[in-house]
Amino acid sequence: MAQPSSHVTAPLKDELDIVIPTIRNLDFLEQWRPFFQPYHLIIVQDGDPSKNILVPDGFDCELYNRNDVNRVLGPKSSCISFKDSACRCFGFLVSKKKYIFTIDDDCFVGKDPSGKEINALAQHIQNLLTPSTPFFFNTLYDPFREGVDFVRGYPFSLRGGVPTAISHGLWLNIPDYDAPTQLVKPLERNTRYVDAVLTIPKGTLFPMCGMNLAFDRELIGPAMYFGLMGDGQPIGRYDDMWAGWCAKNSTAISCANSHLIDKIEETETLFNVCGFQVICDHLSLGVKTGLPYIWHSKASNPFVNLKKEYKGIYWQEDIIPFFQSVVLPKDCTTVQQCYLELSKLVKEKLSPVDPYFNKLGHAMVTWIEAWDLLNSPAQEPAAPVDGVKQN
Ligand SMILES: O=c1ccn([C@@H]2O[C@H](COP(=O)(O)OP(=O)(O)O[C@H]3OC[C@H](O)[C@H](O)[C@H]3O)[C@@H](O)[C@H]2O)c(=O)[nH]1
Ligand SMILES: [Mn+2]
Repeated sequence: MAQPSSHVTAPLKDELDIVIPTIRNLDFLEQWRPFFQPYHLIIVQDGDPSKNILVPDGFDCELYNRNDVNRVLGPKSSCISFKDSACRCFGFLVSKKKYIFTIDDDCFVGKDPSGKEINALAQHIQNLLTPSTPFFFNTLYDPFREGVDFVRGYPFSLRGGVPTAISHGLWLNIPDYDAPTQLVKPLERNTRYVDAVLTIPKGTLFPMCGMNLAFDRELIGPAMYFGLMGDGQPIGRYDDMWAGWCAKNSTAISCANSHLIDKIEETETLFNVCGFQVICDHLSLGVKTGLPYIWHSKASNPFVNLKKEYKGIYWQEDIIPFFQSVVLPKDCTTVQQCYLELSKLVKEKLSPVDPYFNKLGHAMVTWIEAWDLLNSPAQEPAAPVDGVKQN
């Protein structure tokens, strides 16, 4: 039985938005109520805007449907996917908070091996508020966790770590497998709870899943674009992957932290830390994966998924070497600058793979334009008109 909300703390209550992409009623929120009720929800309704999405009473939320997306962004709405969970990034765009937690509507509260309900949001917040260690691997995992520390031999000059930009949670029950794996292992369920949080090392890419994900919007938000997927596009289910490859390569420290850039460069020289000199390592921040777990309740149709994924499965044999080869100019000192540079390289280097990447490169620019438009100080906060605002 979930703890009564009076017993659940709500860290960062006014600094975090919960973004949910959906095509269905949000009954799943009932189970999350003790953990989510104190927070503001941004619901991105995909598909038919005339469909009425029911949200349980008592949640502070705003709901945007496609009519709202088109109204808020005008022609720039072309960069927001339709009929794909990639639409969730519209919620990242309109949020005014420092942190984002995004979750799918078929993800429920998981239980740890002791049977205790997992407050996934609190764990993500803990992950984001403690440093990452991308430059040197701590073999006892997260050194900033209660009851853990850096092990012998860990350089003291690196023990401050770097700020964490992304917290990537995992899933019990239905794992996030690609369609071929789903097809050959239809009954496989993830029952293994690994009690660990790891920093993904500098220079290493990872397959980011969007169903249980949190990030620091001020540090990395402009890079969390979920691409062009779904209706009218040759690919789907690579939304979060694309964002993860770009974001891991786009975690940049804003000018305000430029002193840290010097330290990192000094550290790199000192330890000859060389990774793929892409945006991430250009001005690294940390990315963590592991706890928290959610309970992923249902597998989507593997045949439908195969149709969405198949081009991505062979394209990525070119995409990954591309990201691993990217080098960025030293004068890229903000995520936006890094991302725009990356968009140029996507058009140049990946459009020979398929013309889609030329379109995607342009959409990346449109996304940054939309980001800067909606996040400029003068801009009034967006508000749903066609969707529903509930208190
Ligand atoms: O057209 C659509 C379809 C779904 N959604 C919403 O997106 C969330 C994920 O949908 P679902 O759980 O049915 O798909 P999965 O295969 O489990 O999702 C994984 O793969 C796709 C994405 O990368 C996702 O992040 C992964 O978890 C859910 O909230 C649906 O309501 C939509 O908005 N539009
Ligand atoms: Mn799902």
